[in-house]
Amino acid sequence: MTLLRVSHLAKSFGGVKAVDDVSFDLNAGQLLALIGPNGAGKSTCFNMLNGQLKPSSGSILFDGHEIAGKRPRDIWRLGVGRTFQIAATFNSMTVIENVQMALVSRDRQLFNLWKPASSIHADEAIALLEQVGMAAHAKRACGVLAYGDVKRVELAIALANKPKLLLMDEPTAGMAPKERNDLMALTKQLVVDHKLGVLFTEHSMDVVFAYADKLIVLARGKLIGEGDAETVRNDPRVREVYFGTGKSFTPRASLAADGVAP
Ligand SMILES: Nc1ncnc2c1ncn2[C@@H]1O[C@H](COP(=O)(O)OP(=O)(O)OP(=O)(O)O)[C@@H](O)[C@H]1O
Repeated sequence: MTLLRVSHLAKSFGGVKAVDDVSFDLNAGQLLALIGPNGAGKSTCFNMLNGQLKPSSGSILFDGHEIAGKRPRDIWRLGVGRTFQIAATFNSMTVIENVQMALVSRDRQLFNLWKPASSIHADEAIALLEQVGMAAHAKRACGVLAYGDVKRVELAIALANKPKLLLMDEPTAGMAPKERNDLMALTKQLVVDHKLGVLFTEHSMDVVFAYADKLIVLARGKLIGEGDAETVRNDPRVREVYFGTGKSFTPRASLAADGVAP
């Protein structure tokens, strides 16, 4: 089922066409990678999808709603969640409090006089933490967690709103290879379990080729390649764009063999 249909999307900054007539589809239950060299238009495209930027033209149809130009909060309410490059959790709060706060925000509750704050949505928060393998850490402060675990908590926070589509901006930035693979394996599991659509930007080709169901490739604002890892890897236009950028198109042998880099 098509969850997201982007048609002829464009954004110019003065004379610069940051995104130029880009069209693609994303299905429910699909992990779609948005890649391209520096300045290709990935962030601009991503920010139009989450409402931070207004497109110059084009359409973004999400789950039957036209969301191009809508405000971030309205897009979020329709079921588009996001995670950030830098994890957006509160260090001084515990893991479960961070998730409870997301649940309170979803329900637009400010406070409830008759309930102690610690019990609000506690069961639902634990259930979300179980999904991301963090229930055992519920009472720990986010500030003391390993970075990979913080990113898991961030995923639980994003899931609190029951998104149909999750936008992940360089989810594995700053992570060691093992953490990177664990996070992407978890993301893939969530995609399958919840029939979630995920669109992620990523610089690590290892991650992209190992986990994405489909890739779209931007260069100078234009979509120049689309398809599964094999198709994109062998696309002459894509190879040309990446030639000389130092990015490898062959996953490291150890990664390909067992999904875990040395
Ligand atoms: N706010 C802005 N004002 C002017 N130009 C911009 C703005 N944002 C992006 N651009 C330009 O648009 C083009 C695409 O930038 P964008 O950040 O979307 O690329 P990117 O693929 O995300 O790059 P990177 O991988 O380096 O983050 C670049 O030429 C950039 O300089």
